[in-house]
Amino acid sequence: MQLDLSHPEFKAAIPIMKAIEAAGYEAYFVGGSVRDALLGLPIHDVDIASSAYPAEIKQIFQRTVDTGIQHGTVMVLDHGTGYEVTTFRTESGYQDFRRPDQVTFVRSLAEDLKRRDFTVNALAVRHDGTVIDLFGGLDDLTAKQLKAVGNPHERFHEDALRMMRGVRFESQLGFQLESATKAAIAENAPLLAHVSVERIAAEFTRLLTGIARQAGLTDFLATGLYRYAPLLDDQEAAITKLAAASGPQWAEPAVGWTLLAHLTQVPVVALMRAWKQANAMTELVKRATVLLGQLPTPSAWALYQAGAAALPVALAAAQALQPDFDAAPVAQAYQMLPIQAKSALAIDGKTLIAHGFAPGPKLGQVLNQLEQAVVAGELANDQAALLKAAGV
Ligand SMILES: Nc1ccn([C@@H]2O[C@H](COP(=O)(O)OP(=O)(O)OP(=O)(O)O)[C@@H](O)[C@H]2O)c(=O)n1
Repeated sequence: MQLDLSHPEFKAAIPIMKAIEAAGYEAYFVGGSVRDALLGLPIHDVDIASSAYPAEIKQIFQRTVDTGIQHGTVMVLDHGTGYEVTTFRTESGYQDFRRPDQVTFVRSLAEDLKRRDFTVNALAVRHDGTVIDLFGGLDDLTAKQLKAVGNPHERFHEDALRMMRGVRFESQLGFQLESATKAAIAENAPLLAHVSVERIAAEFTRLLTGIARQAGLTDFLATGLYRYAPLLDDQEAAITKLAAASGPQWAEPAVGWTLLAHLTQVPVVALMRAWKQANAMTELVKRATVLLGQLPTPSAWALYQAGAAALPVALAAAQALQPDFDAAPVAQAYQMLPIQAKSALAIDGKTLIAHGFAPGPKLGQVLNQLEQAVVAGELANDQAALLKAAGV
């Protein structure tokens, strides 16, 4: 089997691989870019694996950076581009289910590939495009199957995050977990408790935004992984509903978080803190969740509070729950709001003070009332009318 390496990312790295081979070592493209290229998907960074030790890579190339030398990764700089070259390695120990106690560099490609997570991620490609498939990864790509390399229990004990990667790839690629691999996830799900929330959240976010999130979420439930995810341990019913939400795919993670908050009824701030999400994301989800709760006939204030950023998030969430949901009237109601932001209010604190309003906490309250009255259409957004309503 040959892989067409005409993709610019691969093409640019071929001279690096040839230089490594000319020095007497082996070099292969490995990992996600090989998998995605074979599937005809867009690829991002290419990873190179080599039999050369880091010190040997540094002898071959003039310009290198020690980006992860303790794990065997050296970045080779070539015409302003960096290429990560990682020495073939095996790992042992894994007493904490997430990090190897010891990384050992090896000269054998097979030794390196056999410690990778899934067969479709354990393919290697030479610079002439020859695919090396030691574990049936090509057949599994065709069968759209995620099968652990070798003994699945061992793979998940090495790094418990791989179980989340499994359900993430189901969603991202539209693949299915092979039955023994899935059974091993169900058995080892409690190991997820050893993995940091940040790493779990990164996988879960990708699961939520995938083309086949229904399949990913169904197995997130079926394997019991959800029991070890922040604040979701008793949310089987809500996740079942989320898995059944059949609307189109969304690219924006906030849509998934909004649906999760809506269905679980967990307060947004608590949910997002537990998942260690950034404040900006929490704020967006908070606004979208309030609006979603009021659809299809939201108050003008909820629409206004949602703003241009949270409005499409809430609408996409509503469409996921109800594919025939008609977003147009809601979008139109937003466009018809008298103002869409506080900056558009025809009055501000300075103006009120200039007209004799005393500075202090009352000023803020009055401004807020004026803003609400304008949004509700009860007061014209006109400075004279607003000054009058404020009593100055
Ligand atoms: N827990 C992990 C993480 C990674 N890998 C191996 O390292 C490669 C690169 O990992 P990474 O870049 O994290 O993911 P990709 O598989 O490349 O997928 P994506 O780019 O979509 O995240 C994987 O293909 C796999 O061979 C692994 O065995 N176990």
